[in-house]
Amino acid sequence: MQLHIQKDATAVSHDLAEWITQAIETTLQTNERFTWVVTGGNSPKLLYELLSAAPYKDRVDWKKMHIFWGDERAVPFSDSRNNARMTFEQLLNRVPVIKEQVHVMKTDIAPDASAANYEQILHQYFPEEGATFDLVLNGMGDDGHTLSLFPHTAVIHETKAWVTSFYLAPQEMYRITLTAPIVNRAHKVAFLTFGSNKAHALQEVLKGARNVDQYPSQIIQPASGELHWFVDEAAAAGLQ
Ligand SMILES: O=C1O[C@H](COP(=O)(O)O)[C@@H](O)[C@H](O)[C@H]1O
Repeated sequence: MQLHIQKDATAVSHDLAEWITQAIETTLQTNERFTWVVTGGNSPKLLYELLSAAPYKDRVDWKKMHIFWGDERAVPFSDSRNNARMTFEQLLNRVPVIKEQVHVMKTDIAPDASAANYEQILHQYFPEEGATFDLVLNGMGDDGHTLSLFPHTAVIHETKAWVTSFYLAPQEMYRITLTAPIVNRAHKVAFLTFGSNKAHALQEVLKGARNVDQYPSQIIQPASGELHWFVDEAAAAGLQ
């Protein structure tokens, strides 16, 4: 695991924008496409804005980019809580990405049908044993959740399905999410986390005893890929 600590959220976002751009440039020197799982929430907003403008925008060959989501709130695209909507607003509407290569988790059909549809898309993309995403970008909530793997939910322990849906009672909302079996196959996984409210969970995830039910981010451990955490000093306060 590689830990990248920067002064504040702005510095972290710049650091990660450069790192992602370099990862894309390097991969596209030898590969025809770059498959990227983006994350929702508030944390990536500045990162996406940075990537949507010079110099990063012009360094990325957007026509070779294939975009996926790690999780979705089953609310309409018009709802401000919709993860895909935020990503379009902050990034995808501003770059020359190819529409057919952008794969939202549908929220205009039943959540279980949406998960099945996404699973099918992923198996079409990655038919070969072991093939998977070039990069999965994750956030982490102050409760230690990542993707829609919330504390004490059964989905944390999913071993077969790559995508699943479930009702998240405290939020009175269905969630659709990638699971550990597919995310842990990625070539690179990067977490983006900042702020003092994340310090406790970050300390437990990285330094605490294994307790994936309480801190689901612990379950994300790429089998042979790289794991990176991009954090600010406030979030990293408990790591020294
Ligand atoms: O619910 C979610 O939360 C996490 C973390 O969000 P943040 O606002 O604390 O950055 C996010 O990664 C996930 O995509 C989202 O659905």
